[in-house]
Amino acid sequence: MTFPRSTDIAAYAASNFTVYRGDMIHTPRLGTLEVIENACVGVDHDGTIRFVSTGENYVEEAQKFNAALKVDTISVCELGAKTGSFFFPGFIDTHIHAPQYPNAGIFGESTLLNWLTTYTFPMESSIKDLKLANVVYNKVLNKTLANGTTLAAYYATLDPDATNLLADLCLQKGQRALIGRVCMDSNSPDYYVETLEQSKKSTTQVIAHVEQRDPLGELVQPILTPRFAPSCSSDLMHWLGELREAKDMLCQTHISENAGEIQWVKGLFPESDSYAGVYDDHKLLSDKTILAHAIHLSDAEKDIIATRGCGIAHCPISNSSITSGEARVRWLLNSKIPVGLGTDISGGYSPSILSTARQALLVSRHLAMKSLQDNDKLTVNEVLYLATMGGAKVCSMENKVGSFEVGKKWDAQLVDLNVENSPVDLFEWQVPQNSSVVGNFPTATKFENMVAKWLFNGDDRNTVSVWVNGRNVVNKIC
Ligand SMILES: Nc1nc2[nH]cnc2c(=O)[nH]1
Ligand SMILES: [Zn+2]
Repeated sequence: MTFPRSTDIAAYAASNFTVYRGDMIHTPRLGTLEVIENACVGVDHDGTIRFVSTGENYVEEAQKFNAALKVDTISVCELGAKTGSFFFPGFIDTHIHAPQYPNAGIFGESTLLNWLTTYTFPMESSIKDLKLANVVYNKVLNKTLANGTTLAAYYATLDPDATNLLADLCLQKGQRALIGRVCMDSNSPDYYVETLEQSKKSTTQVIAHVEQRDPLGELVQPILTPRFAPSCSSDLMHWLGELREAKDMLCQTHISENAGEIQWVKGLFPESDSYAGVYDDHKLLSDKTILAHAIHLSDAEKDIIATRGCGIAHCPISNSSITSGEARVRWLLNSKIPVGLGTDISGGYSPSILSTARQALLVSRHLAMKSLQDNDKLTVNEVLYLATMGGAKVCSMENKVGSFEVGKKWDAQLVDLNVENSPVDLFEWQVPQNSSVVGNFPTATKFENMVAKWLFNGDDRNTVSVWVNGRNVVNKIC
């Protein structure tokens, strides 16, 4: 197996057409695990999927798309007879704080508000040192890519230069990303706060930098990032709301994570009806807004969020770690609110969306044990949907990534459960690709079982190769 491997986008674009051959597994709809056995997926020079077929005649298929393509310019990435291997869409992390990565696992007994002042603000403020920013951001990008994260919605820090560096590193390493410079001009420590004027200036500076580096937003895009209502003045949120509306920009913030936080917001913004109302009153809610946590929402808040079309970043590891609560994912989904998964490093300790999906499933079962509603339980297929297509919707990229469909980008991971030192033991009768083995499960069930084993026991060792926009960005095979 050989993969085109290059370190810059321009060089990759010079290569021709690639056909990926093997079993493709994805979750195009909530609850549906679709398996395309022995598929051929044709990906053109700019990373766009041009065909998904099950036939042998991939040369003809490729030439339908471009008659001038010569057979010897088509590279083929073939899994062949390899068992326990399959292509899966890249994971989408809808909420991650890149500068908090050194603190992953360090939260002690804290809950949100004292966690922020004890661990988080000191760590984030130290990232204005660009040397440190470079070390930390390199590590977090390498780690998330190695775990199969092909798109991440990042919170950076207040510092515009360090935030620009994060954007540059994403471009260099090839991770698709939303880059958020954190805005906070109120109720923050003296060593980590900005004035309204500084906030406007730095926000403008980062947007200009990101748009200059990637004018079409092919890989990186800026995202407005008021940290959360308590750390933003009404003037700042009004300015951001106007900018969001004028430029139709993406926006991300936190909502309704912790009881103390909710009380604080009530006291700070008595003229608004609710926490969601504060954001709505400042024009921050739209179908391009990502709200993290959304644990303790009222019915009325949920309805505003649904009406505005916002997406929710569900962060089960963080919510368990800093004991924030259990988000009612089924309740949100029932109102047609898009839901994706977030690691929320370092409220959450794990950079892996596979682990986050596993914990989303377990948290939903805890909820079901309390509510006595079996329907609150999320299935394996559902949490994998949240990890891919759900996340794509939350990031407003459902037409670009999240599943294997013609016209979307090849953002994918190659999973191998039989890799050396695999944390997953796939027994002979469990291999879906073996036709003549003992055990009487139908093939479709075998694929589902194999994917369940990956969800519960797999880790980054099983993600052996990763592509973003058709470019091979991680390759652990050779
Ligand atoms: N989990 C989490 N919640 C927040 N609320 C405000 N800032 C943060 C943060 O950095 N992490
Ligand atoms: Zn967060």
